[in-house]
Amino acid sequence: MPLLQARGLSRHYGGIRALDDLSLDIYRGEIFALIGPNGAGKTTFFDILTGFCTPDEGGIVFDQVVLPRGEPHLASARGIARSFQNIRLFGELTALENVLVGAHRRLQAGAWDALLRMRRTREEEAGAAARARDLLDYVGLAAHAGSRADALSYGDRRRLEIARALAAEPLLLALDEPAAGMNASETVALAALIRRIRDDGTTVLLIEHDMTLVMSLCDRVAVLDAGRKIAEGPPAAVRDDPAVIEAYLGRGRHAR
Ligand SMILES: Nc1ncnc2c1ncn2[C@@H]1O[C@H](COP(=O)(O)OP(=O)(O)OP(=O)(O)O)[C@@H](O)[C@H]1O
Repeated sequence: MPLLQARGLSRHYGGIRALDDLSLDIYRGEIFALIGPNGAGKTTFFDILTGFCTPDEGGIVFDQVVLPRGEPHLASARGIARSFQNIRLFGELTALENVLVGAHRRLQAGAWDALLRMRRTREEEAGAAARARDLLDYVGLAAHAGSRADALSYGDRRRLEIARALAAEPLLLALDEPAAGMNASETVALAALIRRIRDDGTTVLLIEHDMTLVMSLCDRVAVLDAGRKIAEGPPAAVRDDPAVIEAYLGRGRHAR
């Protein structure tokens, strides 16, 4: 059974069909990419998946449970973590603190415990801080634990976003254009990190415009155009699909 089953998702904005009857499956342990020209509906799918947007029709079954619509905290509680196209970090907080914010969902001690500084809370806080340091190390930012997020390089901020998302220990990590703005060597390092995340047991979904990265990294790809899925399969097959070539090039649009 797939980890994620999207069925018949549609979303309109006025006369625009941002998503039009989209169905797709994502299996455990794969790196799945959603690609397509600008305005194809990729971010709308991410927003529906993570509860930031409600579909007009259709729904998503995730880990055998129907996802509640329009409830970001519930999507996160069910095991979906995301990064954003425009990086969303707390710039004035340190890298470590940003990861701790991401770990919030994992902290079990209640408000009273926190207020009374009971032992369990202190133990959880210490555990969370140790885990946050491990995650910074995992994404290659151990040396920057105490640096303010807004002082980090662009590539490092993108890696910090991934560490923060991983802190929630998701079943599915959804990355919205993780390589955007990265140089070639940062992109190579990112690909290695994403592969490692998958190999360590987290399923990865990404929206990506960098076709070299998609072709080298992903197990399966779905292509959207004007809200509809026009192709799905292994990267090489999708790349050679005439409908995909037409969507990217036929109307004067170009893959970045
Ligand atoms: N909040 C909104 N209000 C009005 N129209 C919207 C809104 N969000 C998305 N759209 C429209 O829906 C369509 C799909 O947008 P979406 O952002 O999902 O595409 P995308 O594939 O992620 O594009 P890009 O690659 O440029 O990020 C576009 O035509 C967009 O203008």
